[in-house]
Amino acid sequence: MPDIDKKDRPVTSVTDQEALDFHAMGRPGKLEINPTKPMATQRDLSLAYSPGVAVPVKAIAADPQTAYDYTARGNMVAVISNGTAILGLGNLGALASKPVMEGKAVLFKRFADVDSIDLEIDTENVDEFINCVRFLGPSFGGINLEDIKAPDCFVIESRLRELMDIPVFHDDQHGTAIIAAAGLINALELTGRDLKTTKLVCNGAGAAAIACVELIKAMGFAPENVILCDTKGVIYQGRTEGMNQWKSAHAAKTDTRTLEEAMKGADVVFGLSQKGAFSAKMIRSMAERPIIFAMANPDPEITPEEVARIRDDAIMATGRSDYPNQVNNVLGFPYIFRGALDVRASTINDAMKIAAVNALANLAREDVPDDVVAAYQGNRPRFGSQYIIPVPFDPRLISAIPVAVAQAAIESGVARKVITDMAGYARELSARRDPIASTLASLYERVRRRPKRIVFAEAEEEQVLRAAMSYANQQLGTAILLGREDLIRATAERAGIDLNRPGLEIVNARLSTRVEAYIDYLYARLQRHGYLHRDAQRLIHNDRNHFAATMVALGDADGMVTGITRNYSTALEDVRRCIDEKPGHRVIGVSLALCRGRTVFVADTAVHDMPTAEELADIAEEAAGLARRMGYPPRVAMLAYSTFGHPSGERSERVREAVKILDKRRVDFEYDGEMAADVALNRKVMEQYPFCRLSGPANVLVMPAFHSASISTKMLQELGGSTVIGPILVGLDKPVQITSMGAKDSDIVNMAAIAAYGAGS
Ligand SMILES: NC(=O)C1=CN([C@@H]2O[C@H](COP(=O)(O)OP(=O)(O)OC[C@H]3O[C@@H](n4cnc5c(N)ncnc54)[C@H](OP(=O)(O)O)[C@@H]3O)[C@@H](O)[C@H]2O)C=CC1
Ligand SMILES: CC(=O)C(=O)O
Ligand SMILES: [Mg+2]
Repeated sequence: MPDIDKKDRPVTSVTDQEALDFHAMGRPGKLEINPTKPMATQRDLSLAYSPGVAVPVKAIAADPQTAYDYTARGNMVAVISNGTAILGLGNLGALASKPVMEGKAVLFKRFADVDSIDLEIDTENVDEFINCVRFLGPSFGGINLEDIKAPDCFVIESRLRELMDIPVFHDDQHGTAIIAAAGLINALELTGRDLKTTKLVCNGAGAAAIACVELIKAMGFAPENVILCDTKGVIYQGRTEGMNQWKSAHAAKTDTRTLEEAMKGADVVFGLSQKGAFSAKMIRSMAERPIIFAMANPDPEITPEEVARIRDDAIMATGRSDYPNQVNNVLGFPYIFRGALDVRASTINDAMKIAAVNALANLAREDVPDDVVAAYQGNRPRFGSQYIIPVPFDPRLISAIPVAVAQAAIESGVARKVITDMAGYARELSARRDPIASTLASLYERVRRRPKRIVFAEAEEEQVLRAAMSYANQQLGTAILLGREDLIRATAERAGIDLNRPGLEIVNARLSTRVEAYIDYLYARLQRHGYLHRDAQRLIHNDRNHFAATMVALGDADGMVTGITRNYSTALEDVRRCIDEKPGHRVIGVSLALCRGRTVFVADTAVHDMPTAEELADIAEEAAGLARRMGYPPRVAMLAYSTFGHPSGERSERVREAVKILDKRRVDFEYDGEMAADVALNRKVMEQYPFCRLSGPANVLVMPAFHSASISTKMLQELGGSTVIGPILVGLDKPVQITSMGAKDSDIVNMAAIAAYGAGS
């Protein structure tokens, strides 16, 4: 019997409180709207608003297609619901559906750079709902209907498809069907089955189930081999109870009446019904090498562990991200709309859906290239029973699926814009993705596989406690809370944090049995630097950073995170009294700036004030090393205010010298300089220097001095809308990370995970 190893078991990754805090943090909710044009001057106003705006108005009135050129319509999708079937939670109303709809909107942006807005319509009346949506066409390039109960969803979608000339797509129907069909094609291939003769039972006859059955029949499944069941059992020809026209269309000619009878000898079973609907007996009765997709959310019809106890020849998929083979519509809707929008499709037709199915199925059969391995937690999955479908963070999805969808739209005559250079289009699509989320996800996953003990040195602070709890909840390891126990408990109580859970450990420096060993260690290190024994005593007794760093130095913890109550350089000095740099390395700080789908590593943002040429070369090596470890092939630009000698100056001279040092060291990454930031980051500007050795825009920026590094990253954050992670400390002999003062709990968890990763995950 196969083992479901630890990684395959579900983890409870967040608590209810964390989920509420996440949604309430900063600006409530998950979305905001940003202008794409400057609104700074009188001229901007005259262009964007009156009188300039009248010109595109007239152009659109004369030719409606120009709305795609002059407005945001072409990249804008509305996520629309009335909240009558929110996930598996039932009819909780329009307002309660808003978090899910905002979530879908941000997934559109995150995965496919589609701008999206949620619209919750407060009616259960089908005609009212249709009337509300049908007039919104001018605002959007597409409509994604979500979480509307069956059978209303069928009526709503088909009427809106007739009434509107933009794609209207009910995600719970077709998104689910596309992903399930892709997984099924691969499972059939792996088990050597022909779809024309395969027997499939689908439990559930609602939105998702009906769409799945329709799609697989369109792909070639024989109608007589497909049996649909609902709460009343098999949907057979002649049944009258609990029927509707959509169920009737799939009523089977069969003598079976119960799910149990139907599943006997079945090759495939789809669960789109409810938790626990499949029994061990049913699974045991299926054909050899059965294909079981238990897709009910959040809990499947049967779990992979239960199936593994019953038989060892099944291919198993669920709708969840914490088991292998996740069949979930997030793999579809962002990319399907991306392709449809890019050719200004009037609809999403069957040809486009089948193209998406095949693109997704084919992707799982391809070798996973090096730059994609990060999305698979550093493993290179092989097409097989545990890998029939790519994961949502697979960066290849953004180019593979939209290209196939757009091509199918063109060929089936629903595209209003033709793309001729599909290879160029695929390259543009790849540039749209933001790789950092997959990088962080993979980093977290690696830590989860080898959990680490991380000291949270400022555990009396509320956001540190929240971060520690999240660290433990995400099964990243043990969070050691350093501080006075009574104060930690008081803070926890005030904040409503429950400390009585596994994965949290309180250490009170004053009561620790390790105090003497720590003092001896510190005294031995500092005695020739002007410190007396009692100074070491005082530092260990009274200072959390020294205590925590010594814990790490002596192996009582794997890593440490600090920084919210003390400024960066002071915290770093504290740590360096206890921990040396790694032999042959230099301690530097690297910040990750993430902006509009680009990730750049900026160094040194923490340690060297005015680096020498030699130090700049070291910084380049350390930063390139970090970029590579995080999955980015480094392209290092040695920055200055000048480019390749013009204008000249002392600082630029030093940067040029650093490049020569790197030449001598024969380092194994791309680098060049000195160059200005626009040359480094803008392909067109770089092309003016055809001799430049970088193969593309730089992703590692070595700053000429600390002040420029610090100023530029802070400006990126404040003015450029970038997310900045770090500075991440590299080059220390033990993993320590220092947050900025007042950092949020989510930043602290990231830094703790980065420390844990540095401890050898
Ligand atoms: N993995 C994924 O990406 C997705 C998964 N789903 C999951 O699919 C399920 C159904 O969703 P959806 O189609 O939108 O919901 P609907 O409400 O439209 O349909 C639910 C269907 O399931 C049937 N059903 C419920 N309980 C049972 C049972 N114990 N045995 C047999 N049939 C049952 C209902 O039967 P009756 O008609 O008799 O009431 C109905 O036909 C949910 O669990 C949902 O989480 C949905 C979308 C995406
Ligand atoms: C995944 C999804 O869309 C749902 O469960 O409704
Ligand atoms: Mg849904």
